[in-house]
Amino acid sequence: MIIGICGGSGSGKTTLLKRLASFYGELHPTVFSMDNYYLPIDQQILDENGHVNFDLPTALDKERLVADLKDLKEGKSIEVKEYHFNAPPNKNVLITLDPSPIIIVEGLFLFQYSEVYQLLDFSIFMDVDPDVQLDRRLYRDLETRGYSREEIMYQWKHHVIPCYEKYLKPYMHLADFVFENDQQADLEFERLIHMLTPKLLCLKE
Ligand SMILES: Nc1ncnc2c1ncn2[C@@H]1O[C@H](COP(=O)(O)OP(=O)(O)OP(=O)(O)O)[C@@H](O)[C@H]1O
Ligand SMILES: O=C(CO)[C@H](O)[C@H](O)COP(=O)(O)O
Repeated sequence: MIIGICGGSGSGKTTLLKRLASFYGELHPTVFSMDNYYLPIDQQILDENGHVNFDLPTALDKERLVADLKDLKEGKSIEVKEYHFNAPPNKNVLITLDPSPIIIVEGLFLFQYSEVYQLLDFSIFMDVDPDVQLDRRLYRDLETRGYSREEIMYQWKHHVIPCYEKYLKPYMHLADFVFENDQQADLEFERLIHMLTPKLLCLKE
């Protein structure tokens, strides 16, 4: 069974993925991020001011992602290069992911890539106030990516928000579960578990 977690930058996709993986730890879920499929920087599209736009569906190797998901679903192991922002390609570690009854994947375009969406057995969309998302992104990029506030705001205004409006929001209605990731996150998690667990128990039988 493939569970896909989609949502804007800083909406809490990775946090939910880890929480689900831990909750269903007994089933040893296979977990991974769509970010591992970012194409090399020299293949990225530049905007009108010469800045790379990482928020376009063309920024990732969609075909490879589809092929890998199909392989996992068929019970085959896959090899992926773990993505670390700004790390030179040769520094990205190659990891082997083994199949399991539950595969959990998170990423921006899981719904927009129709071939990926069709492979999902259960789909989740993280919904959060954009101001909260921006706060989280500011914190992440100032602390761990070394961007200036101006650079972060430029990306937010010119790439992140327009691409969210075009490539994510229109697909939100496709979700089996919309996760309101605000102060009520614990209650939402309980609601989600309530819906998911019966489906997962079928896999154990
Ligand atoms: N319900 C929540 N309440 C408070 N903070 C949260 C909540 N969910 C996630 N966060 C925090 O928000 C930040 C972004 O979350 P997370 O990394 O899961 O998002 P993401 O959608 O995977 O985006 P990114 O890829 O930018 O990390 C993290 O610092 C995380 O701890
Ligand atoms: O920063 C990026 C890639 O590294 C992109 O701008 C994208 O918005 C990131 O999305 P997420 O925060 O969900 O990884």
